[in-house]
Amino acid sequence: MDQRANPNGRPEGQPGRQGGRPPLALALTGVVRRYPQGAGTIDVLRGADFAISHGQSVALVAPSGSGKSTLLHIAGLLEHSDAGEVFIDGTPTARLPDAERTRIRRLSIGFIYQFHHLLPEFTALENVAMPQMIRGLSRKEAEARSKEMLSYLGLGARLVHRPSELSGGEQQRVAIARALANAPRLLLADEPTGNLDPKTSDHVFGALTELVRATGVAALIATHNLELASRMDRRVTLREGKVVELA
Ligand SMILES: Nc1ncnc2c1ncn2[C@@H]1O[C@H](COP(=O)(O)OP(=O)(O)OP(=O)(O)O)[C@@H](O)[C@H]1O
Repeated sequence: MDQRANPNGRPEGQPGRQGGRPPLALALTGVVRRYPQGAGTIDVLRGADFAISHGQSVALVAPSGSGKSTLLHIAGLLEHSDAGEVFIDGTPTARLPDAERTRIRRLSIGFIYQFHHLLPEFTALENVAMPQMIRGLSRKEAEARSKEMLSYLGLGARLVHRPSELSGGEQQRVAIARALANAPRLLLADEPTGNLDPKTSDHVFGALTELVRATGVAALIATHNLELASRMDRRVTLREGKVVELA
């Protein structure tokens, strides 16, 4: 069964749903985002339509300043759009109260940033366990799962190291484990290997794609690296504020 949504058009029927099939992991319809610029405004997103099915990985490859981070922040419910709708797992989110948007974000979405954003005073294990404990798991359960995930990523011998005691690539692998620790339905990554040297970047991206495949999480990953992008199921770019499918 081809689970791919019509990538450039709006999903048919109720947006975010595909007929009788399960809801899309992410669907954006007619998203507009406007920022103040000088005396006027700039429309970074101008009616962007975009969807990702469950289990699908998509690379976002677009020039600097074209709106990649803006798109990721809106898809991740970190920012509001000025118009349009964002469906997470079929649920329209634009008009939900902030507390409900936060709940959906915590339950369903994992983030990886260019700079890992780990908490410096906590160990690798604690950084990965914490979001799970916030979600209600006991420390014991959370640490057992975190240990498993970190070991899978080759960090079994680095569990009690703090971020400052880890290499850049190791820190980013901890960030990957943290983003996936709560088994999100959707993974959003903003240049996840952007600050790493080519060899480390290749290694970390390999670990990330392997985990994306193993967990079946839907993923949208912004990257400048075309070779890395070629490993994803689909590639999209931003053109004049709209999402356009690449070959
Ligand atoms: N909070 C803001 N206020 C005003 N302008 C903003 C704001 N956030 C982003 N912009 C502008 O929107 C445009 C898109 O920014 P965005 O960060 O989404 O681009 P990007 O494609 O992620 O770029 P890069 O690859 O350099 O990180 C830029 O022109 C930026 O200056």
